[in-house]
Amino acid sequence: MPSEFELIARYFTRQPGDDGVLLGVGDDCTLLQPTPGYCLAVSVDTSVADVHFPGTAPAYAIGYRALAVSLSDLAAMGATPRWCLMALTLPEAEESWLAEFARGFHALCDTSGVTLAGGDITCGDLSIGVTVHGELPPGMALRRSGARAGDVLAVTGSLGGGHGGLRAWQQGERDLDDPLLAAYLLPQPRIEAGQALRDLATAAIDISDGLLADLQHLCEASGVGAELDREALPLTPGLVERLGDTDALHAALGGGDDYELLVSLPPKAVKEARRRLQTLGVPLTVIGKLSSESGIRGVPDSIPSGWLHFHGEAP
Ligand SMILES: Nc1ncnc2c1ncn2[C@@H]1O[C@H](COP(=O)(O)OP(=O)(O)OP(=O)(O)O)[C@@H](O)[C@H]1O
Ligand SMILES: Cc1ncc(C[n+]2csc(CCOP(=O)(O)O)c2C)c(N)n1
Ligand SMILES: [Mg+2]
Repeated sequence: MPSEFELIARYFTRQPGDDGVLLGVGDDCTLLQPTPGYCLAVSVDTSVADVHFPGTAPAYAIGYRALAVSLSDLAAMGATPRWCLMALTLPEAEESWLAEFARGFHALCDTSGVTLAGGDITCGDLSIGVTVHGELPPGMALRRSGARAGDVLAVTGSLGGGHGGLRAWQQGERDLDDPLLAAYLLPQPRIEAGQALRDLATAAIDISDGLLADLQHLCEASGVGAELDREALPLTPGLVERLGDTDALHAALGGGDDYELLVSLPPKAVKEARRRLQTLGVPLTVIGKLSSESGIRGVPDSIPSGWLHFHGEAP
């Protein structure tokens, strides 16, 4: 049985690069060199087996997803990802599982320009905490609090696929080529989209808890209300066929697990925002508008608003 130090050396240590890591894996702390004059954006997310992902999911997807959900928070602020730390708790040191887990994690590190600069390994029930560090020019962060009455609401990508994929998994689907299962287990954090919208959007949030729940956070932070256009919601292709009309709408509004960005934009900025995201291959759909009247209108009251830990709420 390999020791934790052997595991770190084998799976979580990579060649030093020109990445601002002054001291990486191997000492009590990691030393990082941020770009002079830039602001650091830092966030942590924990992924727990059978809470956030099925414990028996492919190890590649578990590694990939654990980083993706943290990067989604950097995307929501418009930050450029630089570094991450991983706190890994494992029931056993099974090498074939770890090799696949590390392959998934490093694959997303490579495509998102992130260096794994340190972490922690312990033995226990499977969970992965990933801290990410990104950079922003001062004053450029996209916050939840900047939305104004009169702004339009827009969302990247499509809605409901994450929850549709969870349901598909529960019904026995195991093929990661299934678009719904991929949306759930291999979500694509909207990093470039967040950066592209930095000087256009007035506010942004990622909608991991569900569109309604996270819209509520944005509205409360900005002191506005929202009118949603239910017909405009971009449901993930195949969702209605899998879940039926009612559950598909519930999945899109309250299912969660969609790592898309919800943004507010002045109406005159929509065209340019669409153009920029189109060059990235990311659709941007206007789904409503903001007003000074508090509350969220345009959707049935009966819809569960989103995931709550300690309640386990889902449609
Ligand atoms: N244990 C904690 N100690 C201090 N601050 C916390 C703690 N847990 C959460 N927060 C803060 O509360 C706010 C909301 O946290 P939450 O984890 O819901 O973030 P989120 O971005 O809304 O969700 P997600 O990470 O799923 O995107 C964040 O600013 C976070 O930093
Ligand atoms: C196996 C399994 N069961 C249920 C869910 C649904 N779920 C769990 S946590 C969460 C919100 C985001 O979490 P957090 O707020 O901690 O970032 C959602 C929608 C899932 N993903 N996997
Ligand atoms: Mg978030």
